[in-house]
Amino acid sequence: MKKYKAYAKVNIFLKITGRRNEYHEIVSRFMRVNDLYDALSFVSKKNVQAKANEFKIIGDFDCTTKQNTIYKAYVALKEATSSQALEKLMRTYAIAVEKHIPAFAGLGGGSSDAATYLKMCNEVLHLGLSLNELAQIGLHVGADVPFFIYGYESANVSGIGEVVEAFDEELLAFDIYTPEVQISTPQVYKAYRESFYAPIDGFAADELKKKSSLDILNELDAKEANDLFNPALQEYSDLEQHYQDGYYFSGSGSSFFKVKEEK
Ligand SMILES: C[C@](O)(CO)[C@H](O)COP(=O)(O)OP(=O)(O)OC[C@H]1O[C@@H](n2ccc(N)nc2=O)[C@H](O)[C@@H]1O
Ligand SMILES: Nc1ncnc2c1ncn2[C@@H]1O[C@H](COP(=O)(O)OP(=O)(O)OP(=O)(O)O)[C@@H](O)[C@H]1O
Repeated sequence: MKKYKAYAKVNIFLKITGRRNEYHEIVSRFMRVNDLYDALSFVSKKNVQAKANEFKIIGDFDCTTKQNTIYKAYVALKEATSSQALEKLMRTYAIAVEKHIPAFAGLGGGSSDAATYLKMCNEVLHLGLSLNELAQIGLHVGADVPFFIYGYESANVSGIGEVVEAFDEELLAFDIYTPEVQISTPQVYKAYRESFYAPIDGFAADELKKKSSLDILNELDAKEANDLFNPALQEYSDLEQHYQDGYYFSGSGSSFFKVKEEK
């Protein structure tokens, strides 16, 4: 069976521009991590231990099936399309995931799996959904899902994650370090809102959106580049000891990254 790659991402910069209900509006440069991905495939239930009526995910997860973003993507797609073929597909096949992207890492692993699953279903069932439609469905699963639906190597992402604009630049290679600190994204956003709330204006956001990722990383330090770094340090005191000079913080953490040095 064909294997589909679900890539990780890093946030080169992430600035808050305002609030929207329980969410925060952001402006962020997302870049794909080309050498870090999960691999997803459909596997016939004849070859695995699974009940006919069970939604089966095979892989190394520390959450229940109902909590898995892949299952959430299935539910969202079923609601959006009422596709009988989708239900039939998941009665016949399990979804196998070779998991390489660490969880609680700020690398978008769960969101990328969900996006890839939506695209796989669209392809094998010939649902004919556009990327915009898939992104809208995916946004219900997670704010990072639309970026992975579009599949750009680099993009400016805004709104709460639903506005994705390709950014034309060279894809960078990264050294990534993921400390074993289990960070909760809602907790970090809450700490930002309560203790660090200082949204940037539209002019500053536009300036950042124009700059290449290399220029951003040369000009800003880790705290300037990511508004969630200070709140994450406040909430998770263990994080400080893992921070090394020259590294940047991805998303709500816990991963740090820097551009790979050429050998
Ligand atoms: C930190 C980032 O990963 C950066 O790429 C994203 O902004 C978060 O994306 P995500 O993990 O897919 O987030 P979701 O699962 O949609 O949201 C989890 C929780 O994070 C908070 N949240 C998330 C995204 C956002 N723009 N503002 C928020 O305040 C909300 O409390 C939300 O309930
Ligand atoms: N498909 C999935 N892959 C990994 N974790 C998942 C998945 N679905 C649900 N989870 C659960 O979601 C939580 C964090 O998952 P995820 O891998 O998306 O990390 P993250 O660091 O929150 O990503 P982000 O960059 O979006 O902040 C964990 O509790 C994990 O068990």
